[in-house]
Amino acid sequence: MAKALIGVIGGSGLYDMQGLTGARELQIETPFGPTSDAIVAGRLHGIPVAFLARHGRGHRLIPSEVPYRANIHALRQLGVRYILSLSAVGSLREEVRPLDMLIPDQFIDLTRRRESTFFGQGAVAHVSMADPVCPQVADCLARAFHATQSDQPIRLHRGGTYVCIEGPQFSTRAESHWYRAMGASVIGMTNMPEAKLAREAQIAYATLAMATDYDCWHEREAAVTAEVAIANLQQNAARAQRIAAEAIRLLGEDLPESAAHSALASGLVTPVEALSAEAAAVIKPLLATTGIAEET
Ligand SMILES: CSC[C@H]1O[C@H](OP(=O)(O)O)[C@H](O)[C@@H]1O
Ligand SMILES: Nc1ncnc2[nH]cnc12
Repeated sequence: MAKALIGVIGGSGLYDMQGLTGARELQIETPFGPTSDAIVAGRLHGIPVAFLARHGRGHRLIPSEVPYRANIHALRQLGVRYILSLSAVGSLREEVRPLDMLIPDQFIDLTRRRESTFFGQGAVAHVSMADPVCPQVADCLARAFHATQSDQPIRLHRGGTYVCIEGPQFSTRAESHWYRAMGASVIGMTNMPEAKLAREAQIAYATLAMATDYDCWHEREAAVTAEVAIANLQQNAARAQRIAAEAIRLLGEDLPESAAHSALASGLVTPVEALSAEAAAVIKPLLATTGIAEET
């Protein structure tokens, strides 16, 4: 029996998951060392859920230090098939106002110093990243957004491109204009390689991005500061918790099949029998093929 079906990765300002029953902290060993923090596993609406604070509780890890491989491997070891990623972002579009939410459907990876694959060392796979976001999980997030109430008129934008920079510094104005010219809608520092690794782990992934600022391209708005980003995020934190909880309920009800769940069926090039013992220890947990319904 899986210990968790849905993983929630909480970003800046989101360091716990409210409403988890029977919650316990798990330290999962991975070939990549420890996760960002203990994983908190429990049930929400009766569905087994694993929560992980991306930057650790107390926000101790800069985006480049987040152990993305350990985090995704540990969630997969627990049986996770869907990940809800909650993230603060800067807006690169006038119409995406601070406090609005957006569910990206594309990513541009501009990170430079992060391990971004489980493969290598005798194991070769090339998974498709053409559609990096699971549409079914994104739909559950959108339905959950509309099912939850807010005191303030927060708008949801469906689709858009999240450009991921290395950070931890915010962008220069020239860079911010360049990302806009690329067609990106929002900017953040964490969703890559997280989304790539989730795909390699055959986990369906989608992000609820919460706009906290206009980065630094906007002529009439002050350039982003961490203080402003966190303050704006905190205004949205309670709503984000409610949206995540409702999305979990919907995912648990629907258990949607996702293309991500069979990413390695076409992506794995090296035959499993040819994997070294070391590579097999990394890869075999990602290949587990038990049906989702059986796992819950
Ligand atoms: C404190 S604002 C910058 C910080 O917030 C975002 O992180 P996350 O996606 O974990 O919410 C952004 O990527 C930066 O890491
Ligand atoms: N402007 C910005 N750039 C990068 N990451 C962010 N997270 C929140 N706002 C951001």
